[in-house]
Amino acid sequence: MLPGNALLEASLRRFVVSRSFVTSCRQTALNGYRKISQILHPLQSYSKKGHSTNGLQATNTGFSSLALSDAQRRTIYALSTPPGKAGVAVVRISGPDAQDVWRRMVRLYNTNDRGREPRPWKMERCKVVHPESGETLDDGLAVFFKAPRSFTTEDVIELHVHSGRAVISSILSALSCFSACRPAEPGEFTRRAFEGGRLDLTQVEGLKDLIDAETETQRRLALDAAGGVSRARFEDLREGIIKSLAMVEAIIDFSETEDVEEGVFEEARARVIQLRSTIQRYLSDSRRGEILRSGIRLAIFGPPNAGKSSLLNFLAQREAAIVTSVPGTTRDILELSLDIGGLPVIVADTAGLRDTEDLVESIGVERARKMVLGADVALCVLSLPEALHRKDGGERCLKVPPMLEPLITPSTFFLLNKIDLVPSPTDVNGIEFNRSWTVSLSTGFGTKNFLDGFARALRERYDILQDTQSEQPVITHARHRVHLESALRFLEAFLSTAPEDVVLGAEELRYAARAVGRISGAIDVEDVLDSLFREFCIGK
Ligand SMILES: Nc1nc2c(ncn2[C@@H]2O[C@H](COP(=O)(O)OP(=O)(O)OP(=O)(O)O)[C@@H](O)[C@H]2O)c(=O)[nH]1
Ligand SMILES: [K+]
Ligand SMILES: [Mg+2]
Repeated sequence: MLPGNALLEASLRRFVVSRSFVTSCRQTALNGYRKISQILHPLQSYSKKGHSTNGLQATNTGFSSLALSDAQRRTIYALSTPPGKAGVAVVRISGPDAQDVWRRMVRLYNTNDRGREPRPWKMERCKVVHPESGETLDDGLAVFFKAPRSFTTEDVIELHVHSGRAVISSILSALSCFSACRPAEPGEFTRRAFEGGRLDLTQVEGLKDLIDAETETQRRLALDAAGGVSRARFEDLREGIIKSLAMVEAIIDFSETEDVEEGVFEEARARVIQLRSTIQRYLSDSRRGEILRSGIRLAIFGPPNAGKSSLLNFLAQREAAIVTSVPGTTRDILELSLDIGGLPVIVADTAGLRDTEDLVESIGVERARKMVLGADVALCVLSLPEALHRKDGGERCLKVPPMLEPLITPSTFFLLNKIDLVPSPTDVNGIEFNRSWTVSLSTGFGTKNFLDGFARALRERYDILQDTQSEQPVITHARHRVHLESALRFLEAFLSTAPEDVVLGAEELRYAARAVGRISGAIDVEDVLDSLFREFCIGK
């Protein structure tokens, strides 16, 4: 906010505080309010000037919100596949001069076809030639995507050539001969797709997550986001808020001169109450979307020598951690990103928990404790037969060392290791419960059962994509949560304003719509409002 904003806001509040004053000077107040709110929201007036065609506008999301001038909007080109030796490389060219590149660099195989315009969305066999010398650079395929039905919404050409260092560099240097073309900046094709309204920010994020996806669940979550599932959810929300805003604006603008239907304010309130509960539902997702995207953080903990590092190695299927018979072998935290049953899990092996005089080990113990407290999932490894305890009645139960007790919660999982050391397997009968498994990591006994059961338990907790009961998480990035929380605050503020303070109430809704809009990059409330307003039924 500008330094003077607090002052302006205070004077705005004083301006509208008296109902009678507002009534007598409604029009003046409204004009004043409109002027003030324009000063308060430089973004709003800015975004009206933005060049984008569908109201989408970049904000604080990594994209610069400055629109490119036409002079800057040149044709761009880049290698779109990883550099290096491979069968195929794709060079992408996007912008107003893409067709000129085709004319001068693509020579179709069929001589009858020479000189004709490219057929859009059709792969064509061709030679790629130098635009000046006419020398053949490679033999390949070319495809022309006609604007706006292309990734960037501009004319796009893809040259599919052989992926070799010399081939690629000869093509890129040939492209540099076009004065209208320049190399693309990182992410610029996607940026143009966003600016052209082809993708919103959640789709851009989804696309990036899809490229980064390492597990099945991540792939599906990202594919949905890239395909516009999140976009639609957030857009619905934003439109709902803007509809309520339109109602409140109608009260401000027309109640003096025309009949505004009875109960319009009440209806707006009712809608906002619904929207509030939708946002609350989205927010109470136990952060599943974010956790799935970044990986479930699993902490393996337990007393020394229980077999924690042996477990990490078993999960990783390699000797990642040092395993010895010396208690206190692991000191620092060792983390690995693994795929457990299709879920992304960041597994942390930690130091065995015990009181120790050793300075280094005690630091490790402290780190272990913090890791367990901060993890999404905690798995406690105990070794048999020590972990067994006979109750007075002779019944067997689990014994957890006192030092571990503060870290155990109702959702802690248990792995009872070293069953091979239990003389009679019947000794462990009855000590397993639904969050514990009995194994021997040395002999492999029970490990498959454990892995299946543990993966199932994780899926039950996190993989809502398989679970038709619960809703798929809408929030996959921390910034979604931040903007939704802020929208929720503005909706609350609207609900607590009195019906007389419609001007302030409208302002809260405007803020709320803008907060949700920041998620997708669509912050221009006014455009949508104008079109809604035209349809809005005023009077009887
Ligand atoms: N008999 C038997 N020994 C095991 C089993 N699993 C692990 N061990 C042994 O137990 C010892 C300790 O294993 P680690 O994996 O280093 O245990 P840890 O919990 O990581 O120990 P710290 O890092 O020292 O806390 C090693 O000698 C392992 O070979 C098992 O199922 N049965
Ligand atoms: K050990
Ligand atoms: Mg260890």
